[in-house]
Amino acid sequence: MDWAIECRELTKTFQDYTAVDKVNLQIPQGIVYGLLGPNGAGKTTLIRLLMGIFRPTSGTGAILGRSITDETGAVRQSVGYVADVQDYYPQMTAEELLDFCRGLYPSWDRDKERWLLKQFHVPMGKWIRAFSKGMKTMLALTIALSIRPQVLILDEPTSGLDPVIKRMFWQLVLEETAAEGMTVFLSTHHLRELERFADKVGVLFDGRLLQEQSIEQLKASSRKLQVVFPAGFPEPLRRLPEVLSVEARGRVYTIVVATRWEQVYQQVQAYEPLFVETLDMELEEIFLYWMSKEGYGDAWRHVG
Ligand SMILES: Nc1ncnc2c1ncn2[C@@H]1O[C@H](COP(=O)(O)OP(=O)(O)OP(=O)(O)O)[C@@H](O)[C@H]1O
Repeated sequence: MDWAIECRELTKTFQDYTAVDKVNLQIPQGIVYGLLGPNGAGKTTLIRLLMGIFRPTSGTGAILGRSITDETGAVRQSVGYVADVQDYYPQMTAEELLDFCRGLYPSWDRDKERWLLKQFHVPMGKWIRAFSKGMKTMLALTIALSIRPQVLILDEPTSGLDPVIKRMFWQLVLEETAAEGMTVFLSTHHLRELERFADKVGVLFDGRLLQEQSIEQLKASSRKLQVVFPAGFPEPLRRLPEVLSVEARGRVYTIVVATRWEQVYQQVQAYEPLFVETLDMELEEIFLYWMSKEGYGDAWRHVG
């Protein structure tokens, strides 16, 4: 079976700036994969490479076994795409745009289109330039799903959607994933959403894929340990590769462990602590710690 999305050493350089740096990805079919990363990390650039909008400087990529550089037409026929900015023909109405799209895609499903339009209340006769951001996203999603895609690529799809539509959006996407075996690849800053809906996450930082883990794995392997040691903090613990950070509040040390927390726990026990407690971490917290480890802001200090 082909990977839904596969990249090997995929790289994009703008003049002397490398926005996507030797990214390797192998995403199986039928999962929801969330791409995280701070502003400017290269998420949109990676998505544009996959969609054949940008040409890679080096490396290769394929969607369902089709090359993103040599078979761009075939890729676009089978991939639903919702871009970060919907710059559709502003002088068209939704009706005119959909009419145009029906002719472009042989796999277009008219019943699905009608059903989606009804769900989203897309105003058919209105100029697209008069659409709100959320309306444009809904129209884009209608188009993306009406082609009955095997892979759906979404660039920050839910920013600008109200909570009701956001919930409807996810319900729809997850139903399609379950019923049609569709694969979803999305970039987002909404970590709570990913935590609920994604199977796997990848973290892009400075164009590089830093981390890749299933949500389940991530939650099972990361913990915060709150410890009181009989003497001061044992410095060797701070240097363990699993330890993301150590904070002190009085005699209580909080050790943030990104992976294999049990191993750190065992090492902590060796110092015969007076007290030790383990706390679960949310994806948002884990992400902020990862970023702080990379020297990106000190946002994690503000986590409540
Ligand atoms: N066409 C371009 N020409 C030059 N530089 C570009 C171009 N497109 C993107 N970049 C640069 O590549 C880097 C990655 O940008 P990109 O839009 O991919 O980030 P992102 O992770 O999607 O960010 P955000 O979360 O803010 O949307 C940025 O430094 C950006 O300025």
